Amino acid sequence: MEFDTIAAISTPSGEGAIAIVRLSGPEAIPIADKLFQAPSGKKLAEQVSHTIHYGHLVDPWTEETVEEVMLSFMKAPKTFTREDVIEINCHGGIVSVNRVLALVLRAGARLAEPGEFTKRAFLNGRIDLSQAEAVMDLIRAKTDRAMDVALNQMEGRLSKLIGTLRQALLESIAQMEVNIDYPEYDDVEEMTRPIMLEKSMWVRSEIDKLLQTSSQGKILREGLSTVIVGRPNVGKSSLLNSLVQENKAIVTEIAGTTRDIIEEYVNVRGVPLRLVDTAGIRETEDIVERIGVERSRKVLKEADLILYVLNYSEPLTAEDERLFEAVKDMNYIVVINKTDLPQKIDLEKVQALAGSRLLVTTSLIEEEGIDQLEEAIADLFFEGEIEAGDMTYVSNARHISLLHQAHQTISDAIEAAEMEVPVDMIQIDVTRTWEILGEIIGDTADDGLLNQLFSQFCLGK
Ligand SMILES: Nc1nc2c(c(=O)[nH]1)N(C=O)[C@@H](CNc1ccc(C(=O)N[C@@H](CCC(=O)O)C(=O)O)cc1)CN2
Ligand SMILES: Nc1nc2c(ncn2[C@@H]2O[C@H](COP(=O)(O)OP(=O)(O)OP(=O)(O)O)[C@@H](O)[C@H]2O)c(=O)[nH]1
Ligand SMILES: [Mg+2]
Repeated sequence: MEFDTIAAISTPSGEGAIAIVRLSGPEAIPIADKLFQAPSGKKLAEQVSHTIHYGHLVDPWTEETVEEVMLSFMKAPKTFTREDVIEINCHGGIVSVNRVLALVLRAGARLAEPGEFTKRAFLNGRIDLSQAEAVMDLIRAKTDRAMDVALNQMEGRLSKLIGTLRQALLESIAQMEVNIDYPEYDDVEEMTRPIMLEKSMWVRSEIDKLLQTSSQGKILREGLSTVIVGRPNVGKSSLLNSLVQENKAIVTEIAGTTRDIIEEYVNVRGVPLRLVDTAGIRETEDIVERIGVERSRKVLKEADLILYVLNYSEPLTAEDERLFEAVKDMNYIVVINKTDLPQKIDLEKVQALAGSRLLVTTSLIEEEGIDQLEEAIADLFFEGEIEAGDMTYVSNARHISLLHQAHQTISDAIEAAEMEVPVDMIQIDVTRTWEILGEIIGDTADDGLLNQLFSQFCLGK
């Protein structure tokens, strides 16, 4: 496929040592040759591919020197996009890099859309859709483990597995085709059902395995949704601040300080937490606070993990006990805060209410107990856990949803085969499964989907 030539700044905006303007497409080399002057006077077109060159960018219209650069010269097809690629390494100032971009645009390149370089790598067949999505996940990864999951997917392990499943489905579709073409041979029909059933069951069990990794995978990618709850004034906002090591949430001695949900992203010993501070839960006449309390109850239901904060220096209240009831089927850790004050809470009673759940005591004012809490969170998360690097995790919501759909259609096929439904009917479900799995790797993706997915990328990627 032949495209136009695109250009973009591929490094973050702001001051830095070096910034890169990247070009890709059939005119990348002629455009660079229009602007670039090496001390030797040699044109890039005469150079060996995959070499880097020192020189100056000169505005061909004014003959003024624009920048001193290093220029990487990479001829297709062994490049990121499989097209000719030029990377101009300029000085990392905002003005410098924008000047260079303006110059290459004037010389004939078009400004790339977000994700367009990666989109070309996909359209030119270097990577499939799930690998392209992994490129974005890699950039957005906030923990080592999240990065390992993305890298694994980028290397194409998920793609390879999906390919194998689709191959098995294709073989069973072919077998059914023979059956449909030669209905007069009964023995063909006899062979077809067991082959089709065996392959479909295998595909379904592999989809099951992948889906089992999805909740962990999704957490690694999006963070464990962790909600801090408790009565007003127990120290919920203080806990958020301690965990993020910054004063993000307002802390005061006034009960009912937090009125709205506050969200922060933290990395606790390799576990990504999407930490949510809530308004203290209590019956209240204050209308604003009441809305806050309602919201707290709502986010509570969607939490992967709850940090339930109690006050060490006050007796348990009916409100506290009600909250124990509200979280009883959820994953939670009890944090008993303010241990620097005299004890009023009945710890045995708390333990009885919490059952087998972990209790951690803290004094957030004196910065005590945070380590133990972090350890408890990490233990809970890594319990019975597997190394992210060695496994194929499904972490992307789009993939998870498609796998659920594929699971449904292949189950329909299996059920139909067991019920002696005519083979051509079963074939419809098997074919549909093959198509759905194809959407994961972008084999059967339409333009709208592609545009939507790639537009979520960073500019210059
Ligand atoms: N300067 C720079 N650094 C970068 C990138 C880049 O585009 N430019 N990358 C951008 O993300 C990443 C590296 N990713 C890349 C992936 C594939 C190919 C590539 O040329 N693949 C060819 C040839 C491989 C080979 O030589 O064997 C291919 O797969 O056909 C290049 C970069 C990270 N660092
Ligand atoms: N003595 C003592 N005071 C603490 C401790 N942790 C927090 N506090 C104080 O308790 C008060 C309430 O803390 P917050 O973090 O605002 O409590 P909250 O649970 O977010 O309160 P609401 O947002 O009103 O529900 C503040 O004055 C804190 O400084 C602690 O470990 N010991
Ligand atoms: Mg608060």
